[in-house]
Amino acid sequence: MIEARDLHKHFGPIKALQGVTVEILEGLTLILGPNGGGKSTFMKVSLGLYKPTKGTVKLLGKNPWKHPDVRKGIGVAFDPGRFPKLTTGREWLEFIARARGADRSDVEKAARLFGIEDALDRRIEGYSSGMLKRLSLAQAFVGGPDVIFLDEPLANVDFESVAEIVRVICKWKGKGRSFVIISHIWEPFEGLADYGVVISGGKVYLKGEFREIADDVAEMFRPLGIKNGSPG
Ligand SMILES: Nc1ncnc2c1ncn2[C@@H]1O[C@H](COP(=O)(O)OP(=O)(O)OP(=O)(O)O)[C@@H](O)[C@H]1O
Repeated sequence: MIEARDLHKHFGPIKALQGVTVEILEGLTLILGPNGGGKSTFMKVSLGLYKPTKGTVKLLGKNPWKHPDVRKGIGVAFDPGRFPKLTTGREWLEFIARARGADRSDVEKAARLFGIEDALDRRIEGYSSGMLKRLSLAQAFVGGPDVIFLDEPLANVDFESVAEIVRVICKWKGKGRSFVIISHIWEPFEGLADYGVVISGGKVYLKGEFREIADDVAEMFRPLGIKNGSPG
């Protein structure tokens, strides 16, 4: 789905990506790593939102910068989600659905997936932060894209919502959809992830089948020297 070769992205003096080479296959890939490591930049370059400073990336076999049409089959939720606040949830989701060549009726379906169907006709400025997260997720799923990118889908949601969101992802994965998920909260995805990529300091630090790298990932997120609840 994504083939990145020696990908670099600089923002002035900031080297957000410094030679990322990775192939992301169909299935569910978790992208992990520390704050500021380059995960979101990798996602945005892969989508063709940013032009790489150096190197190449192919999304579904095409350069996404030169062939933006490739994005039609792709859903995206950014973090934090940004929306025109005076529009209603319905207007926003219809706008996304039309851009994706989907039907207006898909808007209700996507809203129901994340429990915001009753808020669709309200202005986004009145949404709580939890509802904004649900709206951004509905935006990624509207029209049933084949590949769904989610940046921090579990950030700022309550405990019950975590289970609810993971259930929706699990169901859609079961229907053959592929996911690229950036998440600090990776444990709920442990049983679902096929592959993992750790990006740190703008480089790929670790990659592979998730079950093979799961122990290393757990180790990375454990505070230094602490094991089984006590200092090692
Ligand atoms: N548009 C931009 N302009 C300038 N600097 C940017 C831009 N986007 C990202 N950066 C910088 O690039 C580096 C990588 O950021 P990025 O958001 O990709 O990291 P991340 O791994 O997704 O981190 P986080 O988990 O905090 O979102 C950071 O130093 C960030 O401040």
